[in-house]
Amino acid sequence: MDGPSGTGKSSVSRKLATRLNASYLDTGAMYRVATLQVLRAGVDLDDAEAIAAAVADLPLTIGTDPSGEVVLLNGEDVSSEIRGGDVTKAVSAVSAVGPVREQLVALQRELAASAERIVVEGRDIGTVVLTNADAKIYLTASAEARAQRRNEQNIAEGRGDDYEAVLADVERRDNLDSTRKVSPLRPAEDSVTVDTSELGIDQVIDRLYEIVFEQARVSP
Ligand SMILES: Nc1ncnc2c1ncn2[C@@H]1O[C@H](COP(=O)(O)OP(=O)(O)OP(=O)(O)O)[C@@H](O)[C@H]1O
Ligand SMILES: Nc1ccn([C@@H]2O[C@H](COP(=O)(O)O)[C@@H](O)[C@H]2O)c(=O)n1
Repeated sequence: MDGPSGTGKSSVSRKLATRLNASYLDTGAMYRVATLQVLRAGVDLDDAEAIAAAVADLPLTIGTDPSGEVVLLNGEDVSSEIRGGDVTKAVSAVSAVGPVREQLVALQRELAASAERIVVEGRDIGTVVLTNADAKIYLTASAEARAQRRNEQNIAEGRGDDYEAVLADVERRDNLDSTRKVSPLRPAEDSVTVDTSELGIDQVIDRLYEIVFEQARVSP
């Protein structure tokens, strides 16, 4: 499953995986951990070589159980820190660096290959990482709907209320992720696009469940 930020990929992938009795992989979390490592190393975000060097042999552990998030950097639980503003601002610069992507894509393929069934979400899963996936979905929604959802989430989690700033960040990240040279965000040619702007989470999951079985031609 691919799509821009805030379309609901993480929320619905996790629940879809549970319904499918499948594993779940959040590849965005992996790029966020790489970014935290870069920020902690104090590297200049315009220096692609230094970013690649800081991320080489990243000591990352990521879980694939949809019922709980495990994200460790060198054994430290960073699941909360990677969602913070500093990482979110910097992540598109780090994820645009080729060697960073090569390392993380290799790990994503390993994790997918070791699972019997898995829902993997990100930006380039259908186009690059798992081109032979049984089912490919491109989840989208208007920038306004996505910013509204993310702002509500921020309020609920005590991160403040600033719709305009959230909208600007959503649009900035969309632009960087879809215009980068390496593996830009775009729908795979053989994906089904689902616009979630007017759908509730449960409606989205029902629709995705149907699509998975239509595309994969397997039974539940
Ligand atoms: N269909 C929906 N209707 C209303 N709210 C939704 C819907 N889908 C997701 N949300 C809410 O929107 C917010 C963003 O969802 P989520 O984190 O799953 O998006 P995402 O695509 O994984 O974003 P990112 O790529 O930035 O991690 C969450 O608070 C989630 O509960
Ligand atoms: N397959 C992917 C997944 C993510 N990215 C980059 O990581 C950023 C954070 O992703 P979230 O899903 O956690 O918001 C995202 O903005 C991309 O820059 C990626 O490049 N490829």
